[in-house]
Amino acid sequence: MRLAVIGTGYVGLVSGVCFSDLGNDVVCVDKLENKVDMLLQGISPIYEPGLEELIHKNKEQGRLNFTTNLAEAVQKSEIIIIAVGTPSLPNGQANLSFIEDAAKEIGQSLNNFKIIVTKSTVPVGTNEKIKQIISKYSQFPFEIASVPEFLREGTAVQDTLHPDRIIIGATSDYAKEKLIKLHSPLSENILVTDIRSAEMIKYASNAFLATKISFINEIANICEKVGADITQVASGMGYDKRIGSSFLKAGIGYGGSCFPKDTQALIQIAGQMDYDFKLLKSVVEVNHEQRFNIIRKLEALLGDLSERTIAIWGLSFKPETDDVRDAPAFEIINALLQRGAKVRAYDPIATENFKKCFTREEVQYCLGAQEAAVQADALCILTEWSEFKNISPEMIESWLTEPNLIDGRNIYSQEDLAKTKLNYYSIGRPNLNKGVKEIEPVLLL
Ligand SMILES: NC(=O)c1ccc[n+]([C@@H]2O[C@H](COP(=O)([O-])OP(=O)(O)OC[C@H]3O[C@@H](n4cnc5c(N)ncnc54)[C@H](O)[C@@H]3O)[C@@H](O)[C@H]2O)c1
Ligand SMILES: O=c1ccn([C@@H]2O[C@H](COP(=O)(O)OP(=O)(O)O[C@H]3O[C@H](CO)[C@@H](O)[C@H](O)[C@H]3O)[C@@H](O)[C@H]2O)c(=O)[nH]1
Repeated sequence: MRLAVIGTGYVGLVSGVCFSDLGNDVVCVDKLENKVDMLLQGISPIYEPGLEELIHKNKEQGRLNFTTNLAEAVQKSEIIIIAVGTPSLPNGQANLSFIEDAAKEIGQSLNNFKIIVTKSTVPVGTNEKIKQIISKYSQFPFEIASVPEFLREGTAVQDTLHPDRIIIGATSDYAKEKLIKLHSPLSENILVTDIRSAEMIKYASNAFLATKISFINEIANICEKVGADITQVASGMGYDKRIGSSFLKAGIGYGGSCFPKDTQALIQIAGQMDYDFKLLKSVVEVNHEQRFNIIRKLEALLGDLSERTIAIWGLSFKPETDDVRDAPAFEIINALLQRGAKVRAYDPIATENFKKCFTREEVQYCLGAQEAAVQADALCILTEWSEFKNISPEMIESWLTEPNLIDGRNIYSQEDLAKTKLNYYSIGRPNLNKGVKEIEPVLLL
């Protein structure tokens, strides 16, 4: 099939590349010339394991192309996939301006019948809006469909090629058949729904996963108070098939380009219908508070943080990505600077993106994990990069001025710490300290 994908962010680029790998002719469109230029040279503008190799392979085989010319891409294709961003507005609602612009441009470009698929995460009813906009600018017939995307950053290629399920929200039999055919090499679990339900499945799925994370983080906070160990508790819960073991990792809360914005957007969608989504509001509040556990633990160990040197390992919101959108590191580092601490930060690949977005200049960015940790008064781990897991606690102890390790992602075990004198505070597990006073885990800043 001939596909045009509008937007070369994570979703547009990864799905475009994977569809071409399945034998389709794909042209990916972006309005940013520098992105398209990079892609034409075979360079991926995002760090995503396995992606650049697939770009090279499919470009060489002539099935994958990149352009800024949306009209030409649309006219040569049978299926148009919209994958532009839907970031948050200040009130939490989804900003649909990129979607509306893309729909207008598609409408102005149509030259014959097309299926227009929305992969972006959009509020219920948006596909109908897209239909109205396109109809305003075009006399040609077309069908709309909602095929939400569920990939995760860091495993995006694998997730796209082997998804748990495909949701196809469509009305006409023709669109359903065509989209089932396009997606059938990817999964046997293809669920065809109406368009509004497809739009809601995406928000409900993200909200549910965010709820699991906030739930386990609250259990972790209680574990700290009662002397239980969250890793054992989560493991024991996860064996129950009704609960499942995934998304029960306690830590400093979720970040990223999706959970924070999609939970806020769903709260707004409900609110517009006069429904107060109390549970999800609490999920968001718990998530926000959770990151400040790092500060509370540091203050319990060091007292006043002013003039103290704090090393930070990890700036991206999760490992295997250079994406820093809504990463907990922003607020944690900001809170440290507000307290007069000196911050030395290191991330294996996300430092440049973090620097571009973080407005305060006092942070010293380091080129290696050791450089950040040497002669610091404490080290805080904010992202569970495997590079950090491979550094032994003995090594960390030898680098620090004072032996304080705050592990916001529970990457070390009690046994790993046995041979050290490190004061080790993790999340939801017993502290290993030398008689330092107990701390309150759940307090607002
Ligand atoms: N990032 C993820 O992991 C992920 C996963 C599932 C779903 N989603 C959803 O998919 C959508 C896209 O997310 P993303 O992270 O890939 O987006 P992104 O913001 O990283 O990228 C969007 C791209 O679209 C381009 N663009 C915008 N308007 C355009 C237009 N009219 N013509 C051509 N290009 C245009 C932008 O220049 C940008 O490069 C969002 O709705 C998001 O919620 C994202
Ligand atoms: O047990 C867990 C699992 C995740 N996280 C955190 O949750 C955030 C999101 O992680 P993850 O879901 O792995 O990454 P994303 O790439 O943001 O993917 C989510 O958001 C995407 C965009 O909508 C969806 O497509 C995916 O299905 C959904 O998992 C990260 O900060 C993680 O550190 C935890 O704290 N504990």
